[in-house]
Amino acid sequence: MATPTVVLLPIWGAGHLMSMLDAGKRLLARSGGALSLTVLVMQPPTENDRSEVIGHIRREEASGLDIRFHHLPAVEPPTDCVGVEEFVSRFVELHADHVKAAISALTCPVAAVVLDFFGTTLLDVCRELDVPAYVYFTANAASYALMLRLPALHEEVTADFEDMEGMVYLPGLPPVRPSSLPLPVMDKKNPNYTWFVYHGRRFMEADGVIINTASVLEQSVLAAIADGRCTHGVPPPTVYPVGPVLSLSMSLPVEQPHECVRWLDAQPPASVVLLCFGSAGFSTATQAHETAHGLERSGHRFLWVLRGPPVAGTQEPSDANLRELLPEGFLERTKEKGLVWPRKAPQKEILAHAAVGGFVTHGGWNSILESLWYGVPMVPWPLYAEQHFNAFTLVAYMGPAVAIEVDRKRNNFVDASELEQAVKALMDSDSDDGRKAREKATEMKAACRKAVEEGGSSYSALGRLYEDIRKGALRTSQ
Ligand SMILES: COc1cc(-c2[o+]c3cc(O)cc([O-])c3cc2O[C@@H]2O[C@H](CO)[C@H](O)[C@H](O)[C@H]2O)cc(OC)c1O
Ligand SMILES: O=c1ccn([C@@H]2O[C@H](COP(=O)(O)OP(=O)(O)O)[C@@H](O)[C@H]2O)c(=O)[nH]1
Repeated sequence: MATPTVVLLPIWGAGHLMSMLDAGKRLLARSGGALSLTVLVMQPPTENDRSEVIGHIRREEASGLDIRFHHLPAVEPPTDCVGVEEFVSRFVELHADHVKAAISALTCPVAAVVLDFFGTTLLDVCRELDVPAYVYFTANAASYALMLRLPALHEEVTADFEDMEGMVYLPGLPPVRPSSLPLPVMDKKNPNYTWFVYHGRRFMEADGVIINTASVLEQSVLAAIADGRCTHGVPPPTVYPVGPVLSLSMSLPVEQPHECVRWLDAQPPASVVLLCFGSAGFSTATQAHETAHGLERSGHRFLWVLRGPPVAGTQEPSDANLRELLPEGFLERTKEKGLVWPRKAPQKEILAHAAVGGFVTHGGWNSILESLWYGVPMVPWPLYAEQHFNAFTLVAYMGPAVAIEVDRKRNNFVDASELEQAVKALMDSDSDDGRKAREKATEMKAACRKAVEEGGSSYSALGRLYEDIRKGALRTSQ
């Protein structure tokens, strides 16, 4: 009999596609050749995303692993969406017939389908084909718990969360200020919110949910989910915390080190604060001026990845024009202490460098996991998506971070003195907050590495996932 295959259906963003693919590769390795991978590739909606995805696929195809990429026919992207969650969810839904045809045409048995968490509409296709369906959740368990809880919370909180009095209570977490909730949860009338509630409800129909976290990072949240405390006592699908899943293969040593790395080579250990804001973060000139003054006044060394506003019609930040964005004379005054990098930077390589002692991050979940993997304490400066909620979990729950005041009502503005204080708190050797964050980050580094080693919690969760997929495959083949 042909090797049973696990069908992956990722969305295109690197944090989604590469994360799911890396988790899939771990499953493949764990199966010892008993499974293969089939990746159904949706043609991404923008040219930029298309070329990024093609680049990833070429690299993977060259790896020689048992992974087949099947390109789905292109669909016409919806044009009347108000935001990302609605767009991505509807775009994925439009692929239902193509996904059904592609899975039906496979000549090998299908052991399971793994859907991105924006793709729960396709659970119907899996049911129709009678194949086990798993969801891959690229964000953290706290965000998953919130989404599971959201359908009930929607009924309980009659006001908009933004206007509600008091705190939001989520099992397993400290009380949450409504202003720390993810962007799509802020406006109940927005279709993005409706899609979040929809996915939260539909997660319950999955055969299992794979989360890119480690149990030690979010112990009480994972316990609350498993006990049904987020779902009114109804047992939710089994959760498999298999992380940190990090695409470290993309950051293997190269012949010629990157300019940022060469600059770091000349800096003392743990002396540099990195500032980097994910795939979509950028600064206006007003914000860049505040950031520059804050960094200069902090007195600390810095590596600042500064991107400019996206070119019209795209979502990709532009390469920064430093003379336009920065205060006059800033680069000259700080040339002994700082590097401003105007393009995408090799974040993982930078975090791995011994000279980096702290990270001001937009708080995307992949960036947080990368920082923990290298034991770097953080200051979360959230910008979009679920990052305000990540910032809350990082500071109030997990602990390897120092807080900063971000004005969410002013486009997440941070003024110079606030940044100066936060950088000092993170980097000063005599700062109590910094010491605590550093200790926690060091502890979590060890815990993350242990989790994925043989016998660790994530290694075992992957083993359970493999066993459950194998059993499900046997059931459907009978
Ligand atoms: C989790 O809640 C939200 C996620 C997103 C979101 O949307 C998105 C759409 C794309 O077309 C490509 C993407 O790469 C992408 C990424 C994304 O969120 C990020 O996902 C990461 C995991 O892969 C990680 O969790 C980061 O923290 C996220 O920022 C958007 C959104 O609202 C705008 C969400 O509420
Ligand atoms: O200049 C940059 C900005 C981002 N990244 C990488 O892009 C990913 C960002 O994912 P995350 O979930 O943190 O945030 P998102 O971009 O999805 O908001 C991480 O792997 C980062 O290492 C990078 O390598 N260089």
